[in-house]
Parts: sequence; C-alpha cells; structure tokens
Amino acid sequence: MATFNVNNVNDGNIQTVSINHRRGAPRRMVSPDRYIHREISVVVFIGLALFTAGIHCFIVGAYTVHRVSRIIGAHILFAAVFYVFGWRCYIHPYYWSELRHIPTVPGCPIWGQFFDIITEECGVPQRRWHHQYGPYIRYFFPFGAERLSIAGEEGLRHMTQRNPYNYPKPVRAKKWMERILGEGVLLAEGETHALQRKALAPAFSGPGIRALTPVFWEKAVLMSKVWKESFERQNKKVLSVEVLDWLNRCTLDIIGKAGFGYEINSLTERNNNVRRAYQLVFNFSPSARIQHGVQAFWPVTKHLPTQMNRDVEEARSIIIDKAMEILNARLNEAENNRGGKDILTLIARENKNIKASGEEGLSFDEMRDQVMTFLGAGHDTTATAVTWALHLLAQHPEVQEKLREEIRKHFLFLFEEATRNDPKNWYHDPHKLPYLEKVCRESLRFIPPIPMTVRQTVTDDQIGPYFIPKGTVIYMLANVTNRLKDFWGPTADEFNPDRWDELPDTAQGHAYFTFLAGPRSCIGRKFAETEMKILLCALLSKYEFYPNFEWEDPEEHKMWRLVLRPLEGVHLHAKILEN
Ligand code: HEM
Repeated sequence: MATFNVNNVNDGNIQTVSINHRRGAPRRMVSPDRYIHREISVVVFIGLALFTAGIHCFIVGAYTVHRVSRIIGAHILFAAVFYVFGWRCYIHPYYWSELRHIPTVPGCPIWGQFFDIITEECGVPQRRWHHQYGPYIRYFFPFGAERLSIAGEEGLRHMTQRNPYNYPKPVRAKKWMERILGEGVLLAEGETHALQRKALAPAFSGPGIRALTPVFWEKAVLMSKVWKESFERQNKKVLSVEVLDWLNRCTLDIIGKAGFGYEINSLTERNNNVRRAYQLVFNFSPSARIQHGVQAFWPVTKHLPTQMNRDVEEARSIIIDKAMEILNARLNEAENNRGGKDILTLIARENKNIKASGEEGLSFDEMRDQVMTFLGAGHDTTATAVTWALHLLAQHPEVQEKLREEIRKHFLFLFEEATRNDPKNWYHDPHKLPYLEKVCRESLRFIPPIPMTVRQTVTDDQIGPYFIPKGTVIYMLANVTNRLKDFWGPTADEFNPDRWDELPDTAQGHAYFTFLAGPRSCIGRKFAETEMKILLCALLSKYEFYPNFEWEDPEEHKMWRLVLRPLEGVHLHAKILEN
C-alpha cells in the first residue's frame, strides 16, 4: 500500500503539496510518452496473462491426463482471475496507473471505498479523506476502478473555468438523467452547450428575473394561504407540516408560470399529474434505490420489466406530454412578441433573433427538452434548499427570530392579511435584506442541494501538479468544499449566518461551490436565490417553525438522487403568528 505525507500549505491561492511515494515524486509535466505508456500496459498485461497461463498449462499437463478442453478452460479461468484480482486490483493501481502518484485513500481495491460511499451521506466520506490527504485524492470503486475527487482552489478553477469543456459529464450519468430531464442545456456539451447557453442567458439576467418577482410572491403567498385554510378547517393554531412536499408543489407552480407562462396548479390540486410524475421519480424504496444505483452503471437495465422502471417510464411520458403541451400552447405567441415576461417567451424571442442572424438556434425538439430541463432542474432544487433552510431555522430559533424582525422592518405589508394578498405589493425586492442574504447563503453552504457533480476527461490534461489521462472520472463535491476547514476555518461544520460578515481569506474563489462555477455553473442561480428569499419571507411572516421531535432528525437521513433530500421529508411544527 502506498504511504503519503501530505503537507497542504494554503498560501492564498497557492497550494503546495509534497508527497512521499514509494514510486517517486509526482509528475509535473504532461508526459510526452503517455500513449506509449498505455500501449505498453496492454502488452504487459497480455504477456503476463500468457506467461501465467503457460506455467499453469505446464503444471496441469505434467500431473494429469485429462482432456485439452479442461486445460484450456482452467487457463482462461486463471487468466481472468489474474486480470481482475492481480492486474486490476493490485498491479495496475499501485504500479502502473498514471494516477498512482495522487494521494490515495488506503483500503482494499477489490471493493475499494464503495461501501463507505453508498452507506454514508453523499460527500461525507470524501470530506473526511480530503481533510486527511489534501485537495487531490484518489479512491477506488470495486475492482480497482479509480476515482478522483478534487477540492482545492487550483483544481476546481481549472476544471470549471480554465478548461471546462474538457470535463463533460460521463455518458452513463447522462443517460440516466436524460430520461427525466431531457437533453437540454444541463446535458448538452461543447459547442451545442455554448449555443444553448447563449440563447438562454438573457432570460436569466438580473432584469429578466426582476420581471418575474410578482410570480414568486403570488405563489409564495398562495401557499401560506392554503396552509392557513387548512389550519382554520381543523381549528388549530399549531400543525405538523411536511414542508418538502408543499415546497415542491409551490416551486413547480412557480417554474410553470415564471418559466413558461403556464398554470400547473399543483398547490391547489392535491392529485396533480405533474407533481405525481416527480414523486414517482423520487421513490426511495430500498428496491428503487438499488435499481437506480445499478442503472447508473448499466443503463441497459432500464429495460427490465420492474415496477421502478415502469414508474420512471410513466413519469417520463407525463413530463414529455406536459412539455409538448406547454410548447404547443405558448411557442407561437412567444415568438411573435405576444407572450408575457416568462422565460420561454424570452428564449423564443432570442432564438428567433439568433436564427435571423444566420446561426442555427434551437429546434422544436431542443426547445421541448429545455422545457423538461427547467421543469425538473428548476423546482426540486429550490424546494429542497428552502426545506433545509426551514429545518435549520427551526433548529436555531434565535436566527429565525432575528430574520423575522428584519422581514417585518422591510416588508411590513406581509404582516397584514389585506396588504399581504394585494398584488400591488408583489414587486418588493428581497435582495435588499442583508440578514436574509446571509441566512440563505449559509443554509446553501451548510447543506448544498446538489452535493456533487461528476466529470470525465475527454483528452489528457494537467491539473495542478498531476497528469490526468483521458477517460479519468473526477468528482467535484459541493458537500466537501462547502465544509472544508482549509477554506472555512475550524467552524466549517457549524451553521452560523454571521460568518459571512467576516470570512477568512481562504474562503474565496471556489470555496462556496453550491452553484458550481464557470460556463457550466447554474444558469438559474439568480432565479433560485430570489425565489428562495421570497418563499422564506412569505412563510416566516405568517408562521413560527419548531422541530417536530416525533420524527427523526432529517439531517441523519439524507438521500441523494441528483438532489440531497431528506428521506422522509421535513416535518415541522408550524404555529400561526399572532401579529
Ligand atoms: C437552490 C437551487 C439550485 C441549486 C443549488 C442549483 C445548483 C446547480 C448546480 C450545482 C448545477 C451544475 C450541475 C452540473 O453541471 O452537474 C446547476 C446547473 C443548472 N441549473 Fe441549477 N440550481 C438551483 C436552481 C435552479 C433553478 C431554479 C433553475 C431554473 C430555473 C436551474 C437551472 C439549471 C440549469 C439549466 C443548469 C445547467 C446549466 C449548464 O449546464 O449550463 N437551477 N444548478
């Protein structure tokens, strides 16, 4: 096993790593003989396999008089065992791999660190390993499959900003996501991605999002009103509310109207079809969890006739039908300037301009896939973000109270029934509240809704001091960087909105990784931040939130499927405020 002594000296943006490895120092330059190296590795493997098979043949032949087929069978078996356990699990990772100089998490490469990864919260084992071994680490999936995780400023900047198109999402991961999210901007790569991003950018600019503010207020106020009616029907002042489901409904309605000028109405229709589709996708039964895990490696298993596959197919067809319905209803008017201020209208107009200038623009199918992408990426993420924020506010009543006071000071209209429900007041800018800004940032740092992203190199590259060959799978984990003590200091694991008043010098650049960075960063960041703030204002001005101890702590049961969500939702006691 390799031994490492990693000194991670963080000097501003410069990180030095010194490593003692039994095979010598890390390579600093892109290796000129890299192609030869790979070819040699194949030759060496075949040679070794034949050599061992030959020895074996000699021994078997010398001591038995059995048929030739048995001897050949034994040799193939022997060669296969040697390949899997000798070559892949031992010789290749420790003596041949071009990644062998990267600090490696100790363990047996036959099953690697796989069990830590699948049994713990997404990103938590890597957080531990990065604290121990520095900003670049290598670990193993079963049978010596190498994985890298990068959590230092230099490496993250390289992958997200300097050379982002060398690091697309792996094809297998995309195939898995594509069923529900369509082949929109989230999954496009290279030039296609740049083109789509250009067509979408104006819709997500500051003025574009400001124009949507009334929709955020309308739906946020509506949700709190629907709750209040339920309280009144039950004649209660305090009720237990599962906030994740409600927030999912609310953000779905918001993306429907703000995104496409279309009313989904999932807040008012309990059995809404679109909401049901996403519920089917996020089924966390043990068998669905196993099948989703298997499918990420072998997409072909999506054709097996299991309940989970039937559910996903049903969800997919509901989502595709809805995306087509929205486009058919809205595209024509949007292109001809008769639409409203929604994102689809702006995209359609921009697309028309792009086509008029002779460039390719988006086809109808591409537009449909964008609608699928925004429906999925645009609602579940923010709903999860607000859910975790409410959970943390219930855990920290002093922060909740301070925030409520700030909301009262700036948005008094929210504390009176008549003014609260008056659309004339639904223009207020939530970005003017400094404490709200800190609470949202801290909550998004502390529990990032998208805890990780995975990439695979398309050509050889150099990241920091290391040579990274084509095809290497690399993880970037917000759930690591957002909590790394190297960035955030010794209080990294505490929820404290006031930390944003005086951040350590090290907490700059890519330390806050919730929305990624560079051309692949979240295009909906401003949309999400505005929506999250408005939802918190609307809820905290009407209700006080307390933990519900009848349910286990949701932080102990986080599940990852694209988004880091509480397995059983978040159940909070909500008490109507006496104003
Ligand atoms: C708090 C809420 C949100 C968080 C934490 C979040 C986070 C992220 C992250 C980390 C990525 C990069 C994913 C990757 O490349 O693997 C991403 C991409 C994306 N997000 Fe968000 N997101 C949020 C809300 C939204 C909203 C509301 C929308 C749309 C209205 C949206 C639309 C997108 C799109 C289209 C991409 C793909 C961008 C590209 O590849 O160019 N997101 N988001």
